[in-house]
Amino acid sequence: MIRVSEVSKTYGKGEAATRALRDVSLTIAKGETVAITGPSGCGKTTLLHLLAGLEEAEKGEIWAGEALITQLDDQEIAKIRLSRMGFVFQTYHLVPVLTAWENAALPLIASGVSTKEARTRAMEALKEVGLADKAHRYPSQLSGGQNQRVAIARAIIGKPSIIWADEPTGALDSDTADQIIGLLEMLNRHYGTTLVIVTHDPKVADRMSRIIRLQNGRIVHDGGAAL
Ligand SMILES: Nc1ncnc2c1ncn2[C@@H]1O[C@H](COP(=O)(O)OP(=O)(O)OP(=O)(O)O)[C@@H](O)[C@H]1O
Repeated sequence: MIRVSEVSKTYGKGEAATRALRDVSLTIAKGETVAITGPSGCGKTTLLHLLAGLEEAEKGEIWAGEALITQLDDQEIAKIRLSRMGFVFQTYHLVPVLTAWENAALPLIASGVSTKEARTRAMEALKEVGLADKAHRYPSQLSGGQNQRVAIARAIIGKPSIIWADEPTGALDSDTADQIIGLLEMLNRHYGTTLVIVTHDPKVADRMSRIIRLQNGRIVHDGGAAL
């Protein structure tokens, strides 16, 4: 469960200050599928980054399970991210000089797991996303949808309880986007993985069980149906 209480975030100071989030409060239960949506610049990515402990809140509290992440240091937050969270980004964020399985294995290597075990588990994760036969290819040898599958394999390799995805279909055509969302939905159904997806795409948002709409850094809608 993620709990957010009256969180605010301002970038810059004085005249140049941008209030990206204003007193945002919400709770995300285990196993929920949530879309964060709203116009450009409304604070979607900022909210995702704060929830995942990638950026510091200026004010308010964020709990990830029993951990009050707004009080933890970077190292403690990094541990929580590695053990409980997976990340998927619009532009994949794969390492170009590593193969698909090596990219998928990175979070385990970072957690100190042996290369042998990391490789076995990376192969399993690639199988799960339908890419077992491409394990030895480099990102430049894969399509956008295939690279996003590698990124999802990397996200699920630590068996996270939550996946944060920032515009995961933003660089994909609509059929491929459909398949990638289908894959994330499958992970939610099979493993109960919570999904939190930032998206501009109403078709993606409508597939989530809950839609949170932001405007000017505030929540203006939180419920089951799109506005
Ligand atoms: N590092 C930063 N420094 C200064 N301002 C920032 C920074 N990051 C975001 N902002 C500002 O904070 C506001 C919210 O940005 P954010 O990226 O969260 O919006 P968004 O809803 O994700 O936008 P988009 O849909 O265009 O990606 C915007 O006005 C943005 O310009």
